[in-house]
Amino acid sequence: MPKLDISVQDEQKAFEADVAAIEKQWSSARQSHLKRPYTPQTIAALRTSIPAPSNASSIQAVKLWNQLHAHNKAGTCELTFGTTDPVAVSQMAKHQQTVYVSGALCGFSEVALPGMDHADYPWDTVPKVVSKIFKSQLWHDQRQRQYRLRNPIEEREKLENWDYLAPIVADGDMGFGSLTSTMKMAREFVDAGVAMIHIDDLAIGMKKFTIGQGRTIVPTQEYLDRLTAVRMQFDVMGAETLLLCRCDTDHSEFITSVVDERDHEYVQGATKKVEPLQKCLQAAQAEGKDLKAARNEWKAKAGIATFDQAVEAVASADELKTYKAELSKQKFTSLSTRREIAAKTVKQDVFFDWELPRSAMGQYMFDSNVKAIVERALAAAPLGDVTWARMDSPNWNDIVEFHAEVRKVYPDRLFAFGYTGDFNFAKAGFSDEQVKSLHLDLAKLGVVWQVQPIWSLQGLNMVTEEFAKMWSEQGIAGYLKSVQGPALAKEPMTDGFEKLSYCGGYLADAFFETVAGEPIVEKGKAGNFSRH
Ligand SMILES: C[C@](O)(C(=O)O)[C@H](CC(=O)O)C(=O)O
Repeated sequence: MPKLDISVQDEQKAFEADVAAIEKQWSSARQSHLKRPYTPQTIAALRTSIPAPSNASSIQAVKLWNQLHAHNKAGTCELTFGTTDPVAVSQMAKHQQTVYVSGALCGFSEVALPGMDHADYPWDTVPKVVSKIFKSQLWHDQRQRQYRLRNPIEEREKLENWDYLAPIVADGDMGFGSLTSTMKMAREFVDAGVAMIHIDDLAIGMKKFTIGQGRTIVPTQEYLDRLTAVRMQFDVMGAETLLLCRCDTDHSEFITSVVDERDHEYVQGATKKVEPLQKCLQAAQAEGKDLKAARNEWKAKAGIATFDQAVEAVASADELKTYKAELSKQKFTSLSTRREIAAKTVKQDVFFDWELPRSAMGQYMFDSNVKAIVERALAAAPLGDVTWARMDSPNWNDIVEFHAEVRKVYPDRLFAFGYTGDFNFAKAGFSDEQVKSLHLDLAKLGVVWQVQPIWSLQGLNMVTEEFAKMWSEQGIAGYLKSVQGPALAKEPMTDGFEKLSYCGGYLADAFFETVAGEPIVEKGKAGNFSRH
C-alpha cells in the first residue's frame, strides 16, 4: 500500500489550518452561543484527510437558523407538521417553511414491522427517510428551475417559483443506545441533508406509554453526553447542522440511575419501612392479582415521596425553615448532603429509602416538575441551538414558567413545541379563544418552531378513508367530480401526474434533448408549455 506523500511539516501545517478554520467557525454569529467541553485541536485531529460532505446540511441549517431568528424578531412562528411522504412534502412547500420527519410516523410507515412509538426501529430508519425526502426536494427544485429557465426572462414573473428546499427537522430520539450509535446516526442525518435533529433524555428500551405508566429518563449527565456526542460529530464534519435539545422530563415517572447528584432532588423513595416493591409485585402475580392495583396499594403504604417531602412531613415549621435555608446555600445537593443537613436541622429521624421502590428493570421513581425540566434545559442549552420541553398535555402555566425561566438565563433562546398526540385543550382549561391564539402566544415566549408531529396518522388516515369510501361508492364519476376536476381547476394547480407538474415530464424531456444535442434554453423562445 502506498504511503501518504506528505511531510510531517505539511501535515502539521494542514492541521493548524484546520484548527484555525474551526476556531473561526465556532466564533461565528451562527455558533458563538455554543460551549463545547473539547478543543478545536481535538476535533481537528478527529477529522478525515478530505473534508466530510456536510454542505447540503449546512446550507439548510443556516437557512433554518435565519428563518427561526426572523420569526423571533417578528414575534411569529413556523407551523409545520410531520410526514414521511415526499409527495406530501412537495405540497407543504406551498405553505410551510420546514418539514418534520417524525420517529413515531417512521415507526408506522417506514419499517418492516410497524408498531407503537417505542423507538424500537433501527437507528438509521429516520436518516433514510430524511435522505429520501431531501432528494425529492432537490428533484422538485431542479424540475421547477429547469422549467423556469427554459422560459424567457419576461415570462418568468408569471411562473410558479416555490421554495421546495424547506429545511428538514428530524427525530433523533435518544440516539439509540451508545454514544457511538448516536454519532453514527448524527452523521447519517448530516449526510442525508437534514437541517436540525432533536435528541432527548429518554431511556432506550423503556419508551412506553401504553401501560399506564409515565416515561423513563436518563441521568442529566447521560443526556448531556448524548448531546455532546452529536455536537462532536457535527464538528468533526464541520457541519452547521442545528441541534434541538429536547427534554422529556415532563411527566416522567422513572429515572434509570441516581448517579448524577443533579437529579437527587426529584428521586422518590419509601418513607415507611415496607417490603421492596418487587417482592410485593411478585407475590401479587403469584396470587393472580391486578398488578397495577397492587403497585398503587404498595405506593400508598410506602408513603412515596422525595427526600425533601419526607423532611417536610416530620419537621416542625421552624426546622423546615432552617433545613431549606441550609439547602439553598448549595446548587445541586446530593441525597447524602441532604441527609446531613436534615440530621443537623430536624430533630426527628427522616426515613427515606429510594431502593425499595425500584422496578424490575432497576428504575428509580422520579417526581417531575417544571424546576426539574428547567434545570435540564439550562444544562443542555450550551450544547445546542434550540430547546424543546416535550409535554404530555398542555399546561399553560407550566409552559409560561418553563420558557420564562430559561430566558432569564438565555434571553435569546429559541424554542420548539410539539402539539403532541391527542392534546385535550378543553380538559386542560383552555378556552376556544385561547386555543385560537395559542401558536401566536407561544411565539411571544420564543417558541418559533411549532409542529403537529403525527398529522398523517390522524389527517391522512381521515382523508384516505373519506376518499376510499367515495371511490368505492361513486367510481370514476366521483373521482372526476371530487378529485381530478378540483385539482386541475385550483390555482395554483394541485400537482398531479400530467406532464406540466408533478411528474416533471419537461425535465425528462430536457435530459433527452441534452443527450441528443438539442438546445433547450433558447433566448426568446418559450417552452412548449403554457402552464406550470
Ligand atoms: C414528536 C414525536 O417524537 C414523534 O415521534 O413524532 C412524538 C409524537 C407524539 O407522541 O405525538 C413525541 O412527541 O414523543
